[in-house]
Amino acid sequence: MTTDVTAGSAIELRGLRQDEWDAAYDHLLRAFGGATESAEERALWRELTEFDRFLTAWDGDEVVGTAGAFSFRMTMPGGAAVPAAGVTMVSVAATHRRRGVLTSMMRRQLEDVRRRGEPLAVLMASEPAIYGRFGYGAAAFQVSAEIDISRVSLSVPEGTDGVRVRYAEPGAVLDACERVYAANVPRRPGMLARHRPGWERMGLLDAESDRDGASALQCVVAERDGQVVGFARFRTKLGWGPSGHDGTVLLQELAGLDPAAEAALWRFLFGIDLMSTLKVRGRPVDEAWQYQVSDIRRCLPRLRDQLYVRPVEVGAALAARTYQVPVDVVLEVEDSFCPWNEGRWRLTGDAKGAVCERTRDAADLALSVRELGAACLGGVSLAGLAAAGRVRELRQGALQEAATAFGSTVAPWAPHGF
Ligand SMILES: CC(=O)SCCNC(=O)CCNC(=O)[C@H](O)C(C)(C)COP(=O)(O)OP(=O)(O)OC[C@H]1O[C@@H](n2cnc3c(N)ncnc32)[C@H](O)[C@@H]1OP(=O)(O)O
Repeated sequence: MTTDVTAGSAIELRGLRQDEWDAAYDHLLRAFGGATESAEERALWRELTEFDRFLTAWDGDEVVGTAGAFSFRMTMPGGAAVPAAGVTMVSVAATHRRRGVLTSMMRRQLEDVRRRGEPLAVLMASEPAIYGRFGYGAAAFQVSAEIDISRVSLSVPEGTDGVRVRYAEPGAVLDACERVYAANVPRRPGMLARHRPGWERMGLLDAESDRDGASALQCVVAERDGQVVGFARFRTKLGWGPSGHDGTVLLQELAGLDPAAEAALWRFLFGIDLMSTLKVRGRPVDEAWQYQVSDIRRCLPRLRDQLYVRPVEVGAALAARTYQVPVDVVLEVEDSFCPWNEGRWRLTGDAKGAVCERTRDAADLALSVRELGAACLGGVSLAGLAAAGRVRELRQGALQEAATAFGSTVAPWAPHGF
């Protein structure tokens, strides 16, 4: 237990005991603007909580701050699954804000992540302005859309007709859906392995209070030769306008083992009778449906920041991925929040693997750890960051070399919130 003195009061930072969980969670919900959730969801978050890495801030006997972490394994470019702390449930009481409580918790948490040997910390931010100062860079983006399925058609790839789509009770096909999920984990940077029980049930939560007039959760599976090769979970909301039906399909989750399996599911969603809009949230920016629609403008796509990445050990983080083309660059890294990362690192790598070690050689590129976090999943270009003035090229040609090597043919994306 340590006491961190912030302006005006002594705030104690410590772990969370099991019997304190409800108080901490109530505080968290209030800090998030009085959010409510079902008893089932609350119980699931409790089950998923890793108490030995849930940090709380106390003012006397009052919880005034929380910051948890999940022990994830996240896919890097090249397919390796790397330990990553999934930072979660971050909050400070409105009565104690802007006194440095979050800063103290972030510092303590990153030291703990380092001690555990996790090269990366990742999070989804409630507001983009919060985490850059702690070295988190926006590494993955997501697309949401409202597709006018009464006007937009979908052209599907060869093989789609060989996939059968059938309704299933969501719980009854959970294991088959999880196998599809697991098979997709190594295929995309940012994917999170579900190696701890509980996460798979997050997709089945279906409290009536959360439906907002929509149907109960529905599920279809895509099958080929009797094997489940994909699934979609969604709701429907019936509506009637002056010219007739005006229903909405609300997609929650969709995954398939191959392009035909996914196309069969999208074609199904586009074709449900009495529905005129398909709303999708948080999809990968390079997902195939965007190139299969007849009119992308009538899909109203919107881009948003999704996964923030913080290299906690720069050397281990950059060595945990592969590079599209051979690369040999010296990076001058600025990291005032985690000073053990500061200084020069030589990165040598190619499509098979990489080494990243300290060096005294002259630097080729200079950047802060936040930019490194943004670029390390291959979805944000070092060249784009340089154009924004956030990466400096110190050796001519180094930017082109590094930016090409850092890219990824598959856009990074995290499959679920946490
Ligand atoms: C992964 C997740 O869980 S994301 C969820 C984050 N939580 C929420 O959004 C819940 C509502 N908000 C809160 O609980 C709090 O306002 C927090 C946690 C965002 C910030 O906590 P605080 O203790 O006030 O932060 P702290 O005092 O350490 O601020 C550190 C710096 O960040 C800045 N900052 C803090 N919050 C914000 C914000 N929302 N937007 C912009 N800047 C911010 C502060 O101004 C301060 O800047 P300075 O160092 O230049 O003075």
